[in-house]
Amino acid sequence: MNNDRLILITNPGSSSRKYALYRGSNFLCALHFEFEGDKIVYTLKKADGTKNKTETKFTTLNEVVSGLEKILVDEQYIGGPTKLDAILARVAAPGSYFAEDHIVDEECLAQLETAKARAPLHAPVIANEIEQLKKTFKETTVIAISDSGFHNSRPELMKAYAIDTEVANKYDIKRWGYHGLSVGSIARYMREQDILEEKMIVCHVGSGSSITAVYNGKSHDTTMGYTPLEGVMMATRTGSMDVAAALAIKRELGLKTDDELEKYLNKQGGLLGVSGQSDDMREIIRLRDEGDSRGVFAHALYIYRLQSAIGQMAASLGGVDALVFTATIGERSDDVRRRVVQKLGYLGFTIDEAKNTGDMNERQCNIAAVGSKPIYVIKTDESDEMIVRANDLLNKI
Ligand SMILES: Nc1ncnc2c1ncn2[C@@H]1O[C@H](COP(=O)(O)OP(=O)(O)O)[C@@H](O)[C@H]1O
Ligand SMILES: CC(=O)OP(=O)(O)O
Ligand SMILES: [Mg+2]
Repeated sequence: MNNDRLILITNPGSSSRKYALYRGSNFLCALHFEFEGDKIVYTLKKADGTKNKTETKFTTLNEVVSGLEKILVDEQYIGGPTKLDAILARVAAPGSYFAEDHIVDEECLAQLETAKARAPLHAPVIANEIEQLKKTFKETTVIAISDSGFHNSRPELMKAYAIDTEVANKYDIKRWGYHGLSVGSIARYMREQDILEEKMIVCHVGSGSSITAVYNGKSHDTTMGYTPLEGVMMATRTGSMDVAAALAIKRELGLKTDDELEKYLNKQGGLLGVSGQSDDMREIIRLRDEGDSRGVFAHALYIYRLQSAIGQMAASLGGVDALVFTATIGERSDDVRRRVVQKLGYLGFTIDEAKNTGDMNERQCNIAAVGSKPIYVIKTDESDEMIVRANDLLNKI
């Protein structure tokens, strides 16, 4: 890796905007924009590990990208209009094209345009990020890094729907899987730390959530499918449901188009739909503690879906040696970890409550009780994984 290159990373999520700046493979800083109540705040993480939180005047996450350059100048990471050497963008979109990484060119932009209708929560956001960043940092090469690529190692069985094989192949209707950069970063870190187990279940629990079975450091199976809608219950996504039930929603609510239905399932379901009040796990826990009946039910359903998916992945692997929690809820919420693991005694997992604290200073900790198989809480590092993955393409520009 050429260590002189200044590289900006954009990793838009369904409830956040995450950016990072690297000099070659050296981390300079990360910016994590998220809602706190109705305010958007950002946490700046510096290379020495220190963190600062700042309140912003942004009212929507889509505005953040246009204010990014000024924040990087104010925080003294760049000195004004800057020539970056590359921008890396995390792309979560279905299709074999997006199961690989690409230098963004006309074809890639056209593919993204098509993907907008297929993955309404992610593709339009990343398309907007790329468009805005190309305007701000003119003539910078953008590289689209696939969020599915890590899952290419899965056996064909785990990629397939039970549909006509010719249709599946002709139209690319497969279970692509997502959160590959996150789970890939966890597997690489565990290998480096010499704590990688043969059969692991990695629970990426954030605004979007998925459970991945990892066999010898490679993806073996995962709960997300053609789009990031399949699988467990999420902040605003329903997760898996019967297509006939989805079509009943379309009929009963008088939704006019398939697009409206897809948006409904992606944005009006999950914690938000079931509680009727909030998509934020912090708020759901508060509602549950107050005894709000829909809050109680939303929390219980969320936990049940995670427990079921962990059982499904254990079956897929034929056993499990270690459990990992990652992503914002997995890393920050001792409550969610406690409730999920409460039912996993049958797989050999018990939490040591004294170790299951909310705030982690280290990247990794093992919260398992004596006699339990390891239960790790590990901070995900999608940016670092993007830098590693982009190396070959970076050498071509
Ligand atoms: N301390 C906390 N406890 C529980 N949930 C939290 C906490 N802090 C943030 N969250 C939740 O984390 C979610 C964001 O997760 P994240 O993985 O960053 O999502 P994304 O990348 O999809 O934007 C939000 O839905 C928010 O409700
Ligand atoms: C793919 C996906 O669901 O991403 P996120 O969790 O960041 O929304
Ligand atoms: Mg995310």
